[in-house]
Amino acid sequence: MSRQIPESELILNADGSIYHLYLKPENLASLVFTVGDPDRVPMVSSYFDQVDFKVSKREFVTHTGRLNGKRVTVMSTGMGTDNVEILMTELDSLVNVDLKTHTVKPIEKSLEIIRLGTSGSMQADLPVGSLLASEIAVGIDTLMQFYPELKGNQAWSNLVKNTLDLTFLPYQASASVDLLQRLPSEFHRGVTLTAPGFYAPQGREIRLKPKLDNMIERLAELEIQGLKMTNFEMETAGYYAMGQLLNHRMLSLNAIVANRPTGEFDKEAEKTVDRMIRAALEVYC
Ligand SMILES: O=P(O)(O)O[C@H]1O[C@H](CO)[C@@H](O)[C@H]1O
Ligand SMILES: O=c1cc[nH]c(=O)[nH]1
Repeated sequence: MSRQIPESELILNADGSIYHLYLKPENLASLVFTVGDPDRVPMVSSYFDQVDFKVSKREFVTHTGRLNGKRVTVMSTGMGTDNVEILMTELDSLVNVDLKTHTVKPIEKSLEIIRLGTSGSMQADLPVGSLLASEIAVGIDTLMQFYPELKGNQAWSNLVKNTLDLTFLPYQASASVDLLQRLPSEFHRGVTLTAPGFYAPQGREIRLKPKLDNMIERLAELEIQGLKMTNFEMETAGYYAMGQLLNHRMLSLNAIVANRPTGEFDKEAEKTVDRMIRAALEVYC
């Protein structure tokens, strides 16, 4: 008999739904698209043939329906890997924990989880309006200091630690090869830096000067086995790391809306995001 998880750890609402997401197992499809912005959820589900279920709690807005006969969920997470940790743990609990007995189910189920997010390019020749799949992601937040060590190559983590002179080791994890391979050539592939903030942690200066000088230039010239670091955002490494530990298949797609070396912001960012959404639905649904 597996461990009985205390009510204060696996928390359920009065209607039996899981604490933050407000979902019951039957409300979730095994193909899940995630977005940061709650307003992006109806943009995605407007392409579904039907929407059967909607719920919203804090930044977590969920729509589940069908497209081309396939059941599909889209949900928002808000920003940052702290929200991703909640999302991934609660999604995993919905499929791999018996919510009545509070015990882990004997047969593990794997979800397909695909992020549809915005991102800033570190490379002058990766222009705004581009679409990019994160092949590898490196997290410079501290989430993974609290989970079991990630197996596999950590060469990027070590390189980023030394380049930025960080006092802790970042973490590195990868996309599902199967999900990545299905993408059309329109999608660039890249190495994504997941930052614990939008401004100084991505080298931006408004009134406060970032502690790290020339962060973008230093990161943009890094290269391992012919791959360069390509873009900044705030969730992907958290998704890939939690997905690796919990055995879910993960992919993060990025609409490049800012080019940091050239200082440009995409004047048609919404159209770029819409192009990414339509491309992803066509490939995975
Ligand atoms: O557009 P989303 O999916 O929110 O993703 C990116 O945009 C937000 C910052 O503006 C961060 O969440 C970052 O990861
Ligand atoms: O530059 C950017 C653009 C979108 N999201 C980010 O996190 N950074």
